[in-house]
Order: sequence, then structure tokens, then C-alpha cells
Amino acid sequence: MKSAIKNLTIYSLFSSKPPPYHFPPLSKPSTFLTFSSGMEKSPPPSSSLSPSILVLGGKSSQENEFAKSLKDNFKNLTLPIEDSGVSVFLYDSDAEKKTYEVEEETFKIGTYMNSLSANRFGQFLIWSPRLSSTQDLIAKNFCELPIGAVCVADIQFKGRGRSRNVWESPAGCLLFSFTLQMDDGRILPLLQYVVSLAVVEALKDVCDAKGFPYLDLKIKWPNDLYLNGLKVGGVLCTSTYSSKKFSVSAGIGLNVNNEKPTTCLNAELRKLTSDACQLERENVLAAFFKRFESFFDTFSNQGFQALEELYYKAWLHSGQRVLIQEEKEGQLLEHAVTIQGLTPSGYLLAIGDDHQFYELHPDGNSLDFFKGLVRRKVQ
Ligand SMILES: O=C(O)CCCC[C@@H]1SC[C@@H]2NC(=O)N[C@@H]21
Repeated sequence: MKSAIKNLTIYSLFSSKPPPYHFPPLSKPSTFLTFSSGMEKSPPPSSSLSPSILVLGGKSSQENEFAKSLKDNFKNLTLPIEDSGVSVFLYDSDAEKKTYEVEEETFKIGTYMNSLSANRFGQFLIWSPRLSSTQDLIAKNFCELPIGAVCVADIQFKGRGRSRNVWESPAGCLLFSFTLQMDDGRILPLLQYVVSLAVVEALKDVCDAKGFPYLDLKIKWPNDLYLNGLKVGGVLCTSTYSSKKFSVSAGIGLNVNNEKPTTCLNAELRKLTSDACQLERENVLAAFFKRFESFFDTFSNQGFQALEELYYKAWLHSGQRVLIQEEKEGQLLEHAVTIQGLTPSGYLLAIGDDHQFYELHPDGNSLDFFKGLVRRKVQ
């Protein structure tokens, strides 16, 4: 295939080749370490700012033992300079209850753990009221954490978006990153779609379980989450390659409960029903891991094809007419195509009015879906 595109920006997961930089070889997940789980003094409320805290906790005694070992060996972790002063605590449900009395907005680890039914993802949790970026913490310490470990922050002050964008991360958003590994680099670029799909389906699951009306959360390709025409979330997947494995840090930001300046899931829910029907970040996160775990198994064993139908129901683009741009002999030509689906490598497949197939790549400078696309001919 010949590309007519110059200055093409390709997101990190669109490259099936190992990236040029590597983390050190992966160590075994340390869940076999044995320590007694201990109670810690109550962590301060999230309103106390710098230096922040990290709370480590697990679903089972095994993960709680790992939490203890990580706390004891905390100096081995690599923290972004902005987070270097953090204090580490082990999760303690009694202490958490006291914290709620002071601060309602904190992520409730107990509620999350009770709601979590996934078996492999989300079992080991790192929570912070205020962190530079969950993505940085997870990616920088991938080798020290068990696969499936999740880091949640109430507020990020250096949140990362795609294409080096800053991700605004105020209170009320569900902000998290988690770890996973994959062997097959050919399907790696499609993983971000599996993550987005799991968010959409998890939201339906929570609404179902609570008897809430459905929110029409949709995927705007490649990684945005839209509700009623407004962006309420995004997915960022980054990977490194070592010892024949891709180590992936998957980060998700979802605006559950902060309607300024646009909207959020709960604001849209209030329009449909009573004020009493409100989503909690803890339940959404637990439902996400349940969905993701199942989708990830399907994806790993059968490929993205097995999820494609569901994905196309969840995205905004089937049959969408899109204006694409092409530079020819110094002239900017624009013409319309109709989106058909995804190519095997995860780009958009479109058919032109000339019956020619096109593979559309995202323009790194602008994600204006109707203007900012570049094209590549499929032969
Ligand atoms: O650009 C996008 O649309 C993706 C944004 C992903 C943001 C999330 S918030 C949690 C995690 N931590 C980060 O720093 N970024 C991701």
C-alpha cells in the first residue's frame, strides 16, 4: 500500500512494531510475596493538598499482602517528580468511613471492592486524592505491579491525553489507568477500541443494575466518548515491548459528575429521571473491569472481529459521510466518502463516491472529524 500522506501522526498503539524504547525486562508479578496485612492510620482527606497520599488496597488477602510489600519497598517505585513527596497508606475500611465524614468526594475503595466481580483486573488498587497522572504512575512502575493493577485519582494535575495533549482532570471525573499484557502485536492497535467498548457497555450494565434509564454514550473514533454531542471521556493506551510481550498501560477519563463547563453523565441522567438516580464512580469502575475482562478474553482468543458488531453499534460512524482532504499539485482537494467500518489494522475504512476504498488516518493536529482527516488509498 502506498501512502499519499505526509506528516501523518499515528497514535502509539497504531504501530505494531515494538517501540524504540524499552522498559527493563519484566519481573514476575509479585503476588506470591507474603506479608501480613496491617491497619494504618486514617489517610487525610483529599482536600489536604501537597504532599498528597497514595492508598494501596486489594480485593483479597493476597493483594492486600502485596500492598503491604509494596508499601515496605516503596522506595523502589519511580514517581514523577511532582509526586515525590507522597505518603503511602494501606487501605483500612474503618479509616475510610471516618474520611467520608470529612470529604464526600473521595473515591470509596470499600464500595469499589464490594462491587468488583472481575477476577483478574482491578483487584489491586492504588488510589490518590491528587496525583500528577495515573498513566505516568502505572507506566513508570509497570514491572513492579501485578498485571491488572489499577491506579485511580480524584484529581490529576498533569493528566495526559493523546498527541501530548493535557487532559483536564477536575473532581467528579473517573480517572484511572491499569496494566495488561499482550503477545500479539498485530491486534495491539485495536485494543483501545476494546477498552472504549467496555466503557460503553459497562455504563449500560450499571444503568440496568440500578434501574436507571440508558445514557446514549457513544464512541467517536478513535478514542473519544461522547454523550449527546458532547465529549465526556477519552481513552489512552500506551505500550512498551520487552521479552516478546507488549506491556500496555490503559488510561480512561470519564466525566461522571462534573458538569462544568459542558456536561457529565450524571447531569444527563438528571434530565431523564429524578435527582436520586446518580452514578457512582466506584460502580462504574467495577462494571468496567467486569466487561473488559470478558471482552479481553474474546479479543485475545478470537480477535477483534468477534467484537466488531457490538463495536459498530457503540460508535458514531456507521454510514457517516465524511469530508476528506488531499493535497494534489499544491491544491487542496476535498471530497466526500461514506464510512464502512474499520480496516484490519484499525483505521477507518470508507468508500468514495468513485467506488474507491479509502483508509482514513487521524490527523494528529486536529481531531475535527469532518475536517481533520487525511486519506490513504487501499489497493
Ligand atoms: O486524549 C484522550 O482523549 C485520552 C485521554 C485519557 C485521559 C486519562 S485520565 C486517566 C489517565 N491518566 C492520564 O494522565 N490520562 C488518562
